[in-house]
Amino acid sequence: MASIKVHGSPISTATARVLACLYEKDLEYQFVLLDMKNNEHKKEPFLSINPFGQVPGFQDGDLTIFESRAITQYLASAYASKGNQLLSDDPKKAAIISTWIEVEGHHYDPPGVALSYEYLVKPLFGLGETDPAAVAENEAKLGKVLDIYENQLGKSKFLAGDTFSLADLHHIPNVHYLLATPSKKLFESRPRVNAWVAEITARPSWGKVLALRNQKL
Ligand SMILES: N[C@@H](CCC(=O)N[C@@H](CS)C(=O)NCC(=O)O)C(=O)O
Repeated sequence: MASIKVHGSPISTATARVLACLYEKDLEYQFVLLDMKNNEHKKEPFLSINPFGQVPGFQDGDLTIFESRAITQYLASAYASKGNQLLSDDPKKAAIISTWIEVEGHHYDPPGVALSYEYLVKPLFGLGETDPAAVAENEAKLGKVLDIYENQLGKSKFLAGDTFSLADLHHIPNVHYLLATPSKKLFESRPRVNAWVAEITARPSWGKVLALRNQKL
């Protein structure tokens, strides 16, 4: 039995981020599906894994952690010799990867999540109409971030160098969801961003996450 356990839902972008990393690292794991519609993530025993009541939760033997980006960084360093390398041993290359990991978390993710909330989460959970003002505000914010990505991708093939890293991987779930919304124009109108999106969403690891999601839904 695999010692790694992921607790969550494959429709959750944060859970999907961890699953994509596990497939990149070619690691066996057990998936513990939480019934989020019935608020299983807000109750024990899940609250003992993540007291904030958000998925994913993660266990590896005696280690229990949460926060998807902390989990991927643990997997990439603890299992450095397995699967694809997603971090670097070189301190300068590692610092560049950390920089773009932070960029994703602090600059890309807030407007990216707000747009997927407006276009996808609201209709799915009956939370009201898409708000055009919120869409316009967050598209403007995301557009400014993607202008910086367009420039960066003129210097290197991926965000943090010429090889795929965690900095790229962290974007995949949200990018995938936004491609199904009118906000996809933000990616498509920037040629280098568009090519990068095509490349990262075509990773076999992401195909496996989508297959799992289809199987669990
Ligand atoms: N920063 C956290 C975010 C986790 C998060 O927002 N999870 C969402 C699903 S993608 C969730 O559990 N939402 C339900 C809730 O907040 O009650 C991470 O990256 O793990």
